[in-house]
Amino acid sequence: MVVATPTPLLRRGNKKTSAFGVSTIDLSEDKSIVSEMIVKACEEYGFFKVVNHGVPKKVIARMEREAVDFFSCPVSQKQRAGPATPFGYGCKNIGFNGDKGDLEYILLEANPLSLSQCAKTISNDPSTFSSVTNDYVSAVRKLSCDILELVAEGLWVEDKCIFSKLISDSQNDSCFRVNHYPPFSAPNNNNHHHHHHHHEEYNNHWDPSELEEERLHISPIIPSVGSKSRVGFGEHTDPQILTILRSNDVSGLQICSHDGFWIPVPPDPNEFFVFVGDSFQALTNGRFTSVRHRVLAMNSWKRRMSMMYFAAPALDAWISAPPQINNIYRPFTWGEFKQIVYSLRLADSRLDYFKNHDNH
Ligand SMILES: C=C1C[C@]23C[C@@]1(O)CC[C@H]2[C@@]12CC[C@H](O)[C@@](C)(C(=O)O1)[C@H]2[C@@H]3C(=O)O
Ligand SMILES: O=C(O)CCC(=O)C(=O)O
Ligand SMILES: [Fe+2]
Repeated sequence: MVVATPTPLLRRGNKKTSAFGVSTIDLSEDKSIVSEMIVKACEEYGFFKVVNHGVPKKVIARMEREAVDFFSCPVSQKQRAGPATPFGYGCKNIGFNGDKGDLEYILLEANPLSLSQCAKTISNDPSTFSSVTNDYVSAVRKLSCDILELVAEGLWVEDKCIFSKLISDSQNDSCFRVNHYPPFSAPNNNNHHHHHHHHEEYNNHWDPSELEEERLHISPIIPSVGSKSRVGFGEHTDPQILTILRSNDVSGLQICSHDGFWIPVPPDPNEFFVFVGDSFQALTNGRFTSVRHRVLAMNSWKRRMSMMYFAAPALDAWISAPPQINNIYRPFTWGEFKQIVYSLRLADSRLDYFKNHDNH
């Protein structure tokens, strides 16, 4: 068997896919098969799930514990790590251009020196926080490199490390983010108390009575459709090369298909989801497309917590596809791209600014 997946299955040629066609790729399978499947997934959705990823459960569990501990702190304490400029603790504001979402987060530079500095404002036990975060970041960086080397193999590129060396460079500009979304019950006339309770006070502390509600499943559950869901994290593509996401078992993530349909991604706390970023789209001359995605605050009485590793090259690294007859994008450095990214809104298509106009 090529892959194993807990989601509903449809047979599609050589691979199994979820009911919506998003593939699950088993990294322990034969290299030549896996590399081909990854390339296909990068072309079709720019998104896939990986199992047998090699990241120890303990590394994930420790990171989750550190994050839960941080978000359970009183607001005043969390604010010591903020505001996010762009790194640090942020609440509702995303970036510098007016984007807002129903979440709080920490955004960190994924290198040991910066992590040990930031840890001082985040944790009462900074050395534990930074060692746990370093372990997590190292494990997902290794996973990113494995995936990028498989991609190179699947594309029949001679240099198998052509992509992975960009993000394993000591000067790499990768970052790490933990998002925390409050519980959400769609408003109706009967749950004003809960509405208020969840919306205004989630940020103060982990209210023990709320935890009890969670445990007993007694929060009112109202079907959430259309306008009765809120935007947790607005639609966007990730600017980096690759993103590795892990979340708890609370849903909300959706990806956009090429024909514009939003596809809900069932959460899976034991596995990782991989996103193609804008830079990978440029590196492959548009053969891969960065996947648009968003998080809706669904009708859940539980908090969603997600952690993302954004794999980026050094600021002075060139993002350019091998010269062809018609290169879609002009060569640019990651630093140059990042500058445009931060001057634009979350939903904007930044790659458009780097299109070549001299081809037809
Ligand atoms: C509104 C913004 C936040 C963001 C920088 C930007 O100007 C546009 C891209 C945003 C994004 C999305 C993916 C990642 O979460 C992120 C860290 C990134 O590299 O690009 C965020 C930026 C951010 O939150 O700082
Ligand atoms: O929180 C999530 O599940 C995804 C968030 C996201 O896409 C991002 O932070 O770039
Ligand atoms: Fe994202």
